[in-house]
Amino acid sequence: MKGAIRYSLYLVMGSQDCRGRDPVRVLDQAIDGGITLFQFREKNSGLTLRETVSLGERLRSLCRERNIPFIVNDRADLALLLDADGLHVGQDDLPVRQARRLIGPHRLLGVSAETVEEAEQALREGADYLGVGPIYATATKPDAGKPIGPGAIAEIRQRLSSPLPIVGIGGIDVAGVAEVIRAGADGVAVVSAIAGKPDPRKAAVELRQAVERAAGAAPGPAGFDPR
Ligand SMILES: Cc1ncc(COP(=O)(O)OP(=O)(O)O)c(N)n1
Ligand SMILES: Cc1nc(C(=O)O)sc1CCOP(=O)(O)O
Ligand SMILES: [Mg+2]
Repeated sequence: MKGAIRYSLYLVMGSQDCRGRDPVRVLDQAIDGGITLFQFREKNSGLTLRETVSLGERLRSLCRERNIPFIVNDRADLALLLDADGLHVGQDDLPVRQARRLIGPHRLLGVSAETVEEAEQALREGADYLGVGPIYATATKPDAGKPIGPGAIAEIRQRLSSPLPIVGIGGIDVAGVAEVIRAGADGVAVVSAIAGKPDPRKAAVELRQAVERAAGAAPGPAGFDPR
């Protein structure tokens, strides 16, 4: 599984991000639009843990049907229960080594990093990819720090002692994609730029095109096949 991961367009989402719509429907549309990876991030939504498990099961089974890797945010117990493809932890979550011990060697482990030092430690302790942010200002995560800009990606990319996939996150929309990819990211992770839009499929198509174009691989909108 790990080798097959495509980081181009990573949707991070929970029910709190979907403007009252069914998250399963929003995810289905986003998959139609070309997302390549999904993270279930249920935060301050008011769902009970039981409801979270139940929503997670529905999202997980859609990802399985559509062949999209399914990552769980923060909780190793939920990741294991849902037989997720991976777990994402931040600097205040389960320590990376312990998270790795819990999920085993085969599931993907994503780690948030803002600095080269955090990235280097994540690498040492078993991370498979880095989420670097907040790149731009974001209203989605009130406890995110000040924007660190695409330059932080370039610095981590250049100084990390061995290469790891990097996704930029935080305030990224179509207009911000090119800078993030050109700074050296393998992809962009977004919440509101897809889940908050009236047409999540169209939003995903436009983001995916922007990523491919910036990476120099776009066949152009007319011939673009998001899957
Ligand atoms: C891909 C990706 N990158 C970063 C984060 C942020 O994780 P964290 O700092 O633990 O914050 P929360 O998401 O838990 O609020 C992420 N979730 N995904
Ligand atoms: C979940 C998350 N993590 C961040 C980080 O900086 O680590 S910023 C963020 C929220 C991203 O939402 P949006 O795409 O709507 O700005
Ligand atoms: Mg976290």
